Order: sequence, then C-alpha cells, then structure tokens
Amino acid sequence: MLLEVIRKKHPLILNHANTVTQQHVADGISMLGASPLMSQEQLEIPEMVKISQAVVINIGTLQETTLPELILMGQIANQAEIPVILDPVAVAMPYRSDFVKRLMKEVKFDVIRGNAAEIAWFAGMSSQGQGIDADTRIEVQTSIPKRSAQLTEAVIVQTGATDVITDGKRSWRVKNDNPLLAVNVGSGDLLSGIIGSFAAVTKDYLQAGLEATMLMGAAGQLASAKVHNQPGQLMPALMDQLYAITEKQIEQISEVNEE
Ligand SMILES: Nc1ncnc2c1ncn2[C@@H]1O[C@H](COP(=O)(O)OP(=O)(O)O)[C@@H](O)[C@H]1O
Ligand SMILES: Cc1ncsc1CCOP(=O)(O)O
Ligand SMILES: [Mg+2]
Repeated sequence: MLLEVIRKKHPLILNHANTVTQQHVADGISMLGASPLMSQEQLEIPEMVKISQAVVINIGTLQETTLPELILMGQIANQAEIPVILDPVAVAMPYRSDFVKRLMKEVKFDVIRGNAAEIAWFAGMSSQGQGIDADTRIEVQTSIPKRSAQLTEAVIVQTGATDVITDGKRSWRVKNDNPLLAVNVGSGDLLSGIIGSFAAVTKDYLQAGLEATMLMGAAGQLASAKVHNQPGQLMPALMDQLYAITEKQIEQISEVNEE
C-alpha cells in the first residue's frame, strides 16, 4: 500500500482550500505524513506548483476573482504532469456550475472527490442535494459515478455511507457508514487532501483514490470508537488515527468490494 511511501517521501501537497475547513485539511495531510501548503495568491502560483507533488482545488469558498489563479494552478500542474484533484463543493448550484464549466475548459482534473449530489452533476444529472450535502436517494447507484468518470476522464471518488471509487471502467465500493464523519463539516475536504497525498506518490490515481478512501473509513471508525460516538470530539481523534494508523489496520477494518 502507498501509505508507507507517503510517510517516507513526505510529498508536498499544494491546496487552494476553502476558508471554512482549511485547518483540518492542513492538519490531516501533515498527520498522515505528507506536507501541506495553502495558497491563494496568483503571483506565487508558478513557484508553488513547481515544488509540489500534487495540487488540490477546493471550490468551497470560491470567488470570481480566484478563477484565473485556479486556471493557472491547474494548467501549470497539467504541464508538469502533477496530479490535480478537484473538490467541487455544491457544484450543482447555478453560479458554481458555470464556474466549474469555465475551469474545466482550461484544466484537466485527474481525480474528482465529492458527495453523491456533487458527483451526479458531472453525469449531467440535476440532483436534489442542498448546498454542501448529498442527495441520499442517488448515493447507492454505481452507474452515476461511472458516467461522471467517463464524461470527465477523471477518477471519481463519490463519498457517502458507501464510497464509490471508479475510472468509468473498474469500480470499487467501500462500506463506510459513519455518522460522525458525515456530520463533521470538512471531513470530505480532508479526504480530498488525503487523496492528493496518495496521488502524489503514484500514477495509478484509481489506486490512490481507493487507498485514501479505505484509510479515511478505517481511521474514522477507530476514532469514533475512541470518542464513544461524540461527534464534537471526532476531529482530534481522527487526526491521532491519521498519524498512527497502520496499513495492517486499514486492511483489517476496510470492507471493500470490486463491482
Ligand atoms: N453516512 C454517511 N454519509 C456521508 N458521508 C459519510 C457517511 N459515513 C461516512 N461518511 C464519510 O464522511 C466523509 C464526508 O463525506 P461527504 O459528506 O459525502 O462529503 P462532503 O463532506 O464533501 O459533503 C467521507 O469520508 C465519507 O466517506
Ligand atoms: C460549509 C461550507 N461552506 C462552504 S465550504 C464549506 C465546508 C464544506 O465541507 P464539506 O464539503 O467537507 O462538507
Ligand atoms: Mg464537500
């Protein structure tokens, strides 16, 4: 598994993060063994991408003025063959739909990580998900994330009670129903940063998405048990698990099925 490679190589993960959860994202990437760097300044993007091994773009608190910075970040990463991960927070909202369409005209994304409502948008479906939360009625279908992967040519990680990881051809389901993760705002953003950390050490982005999702699920379960299912205590416990979890624990705990 790639976790020990991350802990040996300490890849640098450049994030255009949202302003709500960026501390969780930075802490989680660091606890895992990678090295986070957050930036919003267009003038420094070329030198920042140059020292990075993966780029994660989160549109959670996007602004029209940041579009040129995000295009530059993605294009330089594409040219350097550095993986680019998109977290398309609430992409089904009209303004955000237009923003992401303009961004995707200029940038090739290698992995897209979102909840079921966000992923359904890339398959051309207008889902009922409200804001940042998913539409649980569409969560369990694998056909939708597969279609999203085919249309975007990106690996899709659709998260929910069951996570789906697919490149449009092969797909895996990771059973991960953890209400404490679901209710903790930022857990999805954190997973997108962790996917970036895995994609930084391999060119197999499907494997990177699968292993990152297994890790998050296993760490979430161990952390929830430690805090006796108290949601407000989860994040610190989750960070402890990201720091200490072993590949053996992940393999023992994860419930993974290839479709
Ligand atoms: N019942 C659940 N519903 C949603 N997410 C869940 C659930 N159980 C565990 N999770 C995990 O919570 C994290 C956040 O997922 P999700 O809420 O879908 O993304 P976002 O936070 O971007 O909306 C993911 O790692 C996901 O696997
Ligand atoms: C609440 C909120 N609003 C804009 S970004 C954000 C955080 C999103 O967190 P997540 O996508 O992990 O639920
Ligand atoms: Mg999200």
